[in-house]
Amino acid sequence: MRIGVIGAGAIGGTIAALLDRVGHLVEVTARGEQLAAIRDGGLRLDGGCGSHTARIAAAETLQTRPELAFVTTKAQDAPAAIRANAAVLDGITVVVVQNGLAGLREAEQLLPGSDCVGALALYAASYLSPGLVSVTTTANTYLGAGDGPPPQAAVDAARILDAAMPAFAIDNFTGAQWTKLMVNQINALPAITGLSAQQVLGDRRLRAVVTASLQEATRVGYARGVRYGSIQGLDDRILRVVARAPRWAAQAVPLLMKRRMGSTPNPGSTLQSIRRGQLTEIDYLNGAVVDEARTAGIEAPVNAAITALVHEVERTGTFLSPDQVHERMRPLLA
Ligand SMILES: NC(=O)C1=CN([C@@H]2O[C@H](COP(=O)(O)OP(=O)(O)OC[C@H]3O[C@@H](n4cnc5c(N)ncnc54)[C@H](OP(=O)(O)O)[C@@H]3O)[C@@H](O)[C@H]2O)C=CC1
Ligand SMILES: CC(C)(CO)C(=O)C(=O)O
Repeated sequence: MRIGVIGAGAIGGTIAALLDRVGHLVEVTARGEQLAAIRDGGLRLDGGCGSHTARIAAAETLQTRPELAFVTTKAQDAPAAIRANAAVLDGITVVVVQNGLAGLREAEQLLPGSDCVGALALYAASYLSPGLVSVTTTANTYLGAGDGPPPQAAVDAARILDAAMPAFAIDNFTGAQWTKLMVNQINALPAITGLSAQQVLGDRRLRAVVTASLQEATRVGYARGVRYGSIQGLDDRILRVVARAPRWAAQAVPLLMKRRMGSTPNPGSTLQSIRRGQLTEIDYLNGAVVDEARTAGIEAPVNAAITALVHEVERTGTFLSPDQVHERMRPLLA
């Protein structure tokens, strides 16, 4: 099958390499030194899904019309990337693999003639150097759209992806996006401190910050009438307990995430942007929680403070120590 992957970074590079490995004709888009490296030496994948070098076509935009496409840029880049490829995406199934709440909705608006499907990647991948991507934790991908059963396009795309990496079509995708937003409460602290997700979750005081932001975010979801979707051992029932539990008990969820991540350091996708001197997706993660809280007429001070700290590191390029984070966040955690 001809498959296009738009934005061959950590996630797009993983998907493209694994689909190439099972025999699909894959074409990717990339830019700068990543594009040059893929053209020169292929797209190299290592880590948890094994090693593979995919010698695949690469350009700044798709040069041929695929039968199925994945959009795998960061949230802030997706609208421009979709617009640049809109002509070849029209009329096909387009799978938007993106954290946050906005990706699928935006794609649907930009591509009214396509079958847009959302996807949530629970595995972790790192962009190590131009042309080289590594999977640091293996896990499932969940595909769907809306709050009912998955549309046929999601079922079909999941079947194709599942031949290369574990993928499932799920009910209540909208609720699952919210559950993933809770999982992504881990992203900010690595971006603020420069530590891996495992180091953050292993530090008692940083874990308290993650737990507080997670609890606040779950309550925002309930204030917005969300029914959390079931992914990766988290569901509406568990998150309802987390929302109300004392912090010492709610930290069981971040600790579970740490165990699931295994021992290969996972910087998370947000720290990877900081390391490359790029703007992060934080406005679509903790920032989205703040926006949703505002819509519900409540406040989300912990998520607002965390969003501001990530923007501060984006601006200054200087990480904060765990002590500094503790000092800055302490008034909000009391
Ligand atoms: N990494 C992870 O472990 C996980 C990430 N996610 C989510 O997946 C999505 C992708 O993240 P990730 O793979 O980490 O991000 P990356 O930054 O590693 O990859 C995105 C790639 O898209 C490229 N890109 C952006 N705009 C364009 C464009 N217009 N044309 C061509 N290429 C473009 C970027 O190039 P450039 O570098 O030049 O900007 C980059 O190579 C995000 O929403 C993220 O939150 C979800 C689960 C896990
Ligand atoms: C699942 C997780 C936390 C993997 O790192 C992720 O979604 C991210 O890094 O953005």
